[in-house]
Amino acid sequence: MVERVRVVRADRGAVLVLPATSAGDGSGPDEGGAAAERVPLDRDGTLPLLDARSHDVPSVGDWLVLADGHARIEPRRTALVRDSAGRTAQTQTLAANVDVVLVAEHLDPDPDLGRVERLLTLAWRSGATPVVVLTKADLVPDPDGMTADVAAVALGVDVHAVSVVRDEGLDPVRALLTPGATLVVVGPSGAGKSTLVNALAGREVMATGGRRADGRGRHTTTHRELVPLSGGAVLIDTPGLRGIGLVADADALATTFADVDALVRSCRFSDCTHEREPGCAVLEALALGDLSERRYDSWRRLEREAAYQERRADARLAAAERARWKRITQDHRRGRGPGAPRP
Ligand SMILES: Nc1nc2c(ncn2[C@@H]2O[C@H](COP(=O)(O)OP(=O)(O)OP(=O)(O)O)[C@@H](O)[C@H]2O)c(=O)[nH]1
Ligand SMILES: [Zn+2]
Repeated sequence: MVERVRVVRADRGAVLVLPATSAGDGSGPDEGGAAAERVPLDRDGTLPLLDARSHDVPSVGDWLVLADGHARIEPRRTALVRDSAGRTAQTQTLAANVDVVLVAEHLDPDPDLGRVERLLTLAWRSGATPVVVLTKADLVPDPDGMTADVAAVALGVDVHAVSVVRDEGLDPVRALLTPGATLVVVGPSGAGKSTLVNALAGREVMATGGRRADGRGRHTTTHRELVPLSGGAVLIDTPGLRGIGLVADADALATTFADVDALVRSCRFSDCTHEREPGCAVLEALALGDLSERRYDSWRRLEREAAYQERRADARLAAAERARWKRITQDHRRGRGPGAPRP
């Protein structure tokens, strides 16, 4: 028998899965109360039933196919990936098979434009469509002006200001919850992600933080969790992302910084470093005030980070390749490898 299930939560020791019909595949009416099933994981975090050669670790949003005592992770359509801090650790998949990444940022305290740019790059890289949601609009006198400021750095991205306490501005976000759609909410701790998820779900599904004087939350959410909604969409709430590592991707950077990318293309030298060259269109735009110092710095920082991450990924790849050859050579000596001498 073949069963298709979706990962609701992936803890260290187990994954919680839901059958397809209640996990937002849009294929059936939502029964709302379908119980999640717990599948324990092996010590290395892999599914015990999984094809032994596969070392994929299931992530929230993954589709698993369970058939004849085997579990297989379906290829991910999209994946929100972060660079894990450790030197040896690989990248970490935050959410799989996501259609829309809601980048949540608070209006009070002031939104951090650099963080929005960073999360947008992460979102573009995932393959999903980013949408910015500016929360706590009720706490500021001019939410529209602030929204315009954020929209100016979120090129080609819809930006919505919302107030959950006043139930204002949520309709365009609700419109994204189409049957079968998967949305993930990312943003800093205290941005109001869980509050937003509860408002969109129409019920208290995630615990939210108490108010603090500085407007920040207290890291209330501690795990990622997929929440099936009654309309057939699913929402994934994530804990506040702190110092989120960018995963290198020049395309995603060029999309987030489409304005800078257009300038780069018209620099006189194709290998322009945009630091001192004559005919550098980026420096010219800076001098004319067409490009702000802030955005220029933000772009440079993310570029450097992406380049560093890419080099590190290459080093990991090279190490993995060396390890593979070492194994093959050892197997060969033990007479197990292909082409090994007959005993
Ligand atoms: N005034 C106002 N407060 C809000 C709004 N949305 C959220 N808050 C408050 O902001 C605080 C943080 O909200 P949470 O939803 O817990 O934030 P979070 O982003 O999930 O935080 P973590 O779980 O730590 O990542 C809570 O006290 C909320 O009540 C809003 O629209 N207006
Ligand atoms: Zn240049």
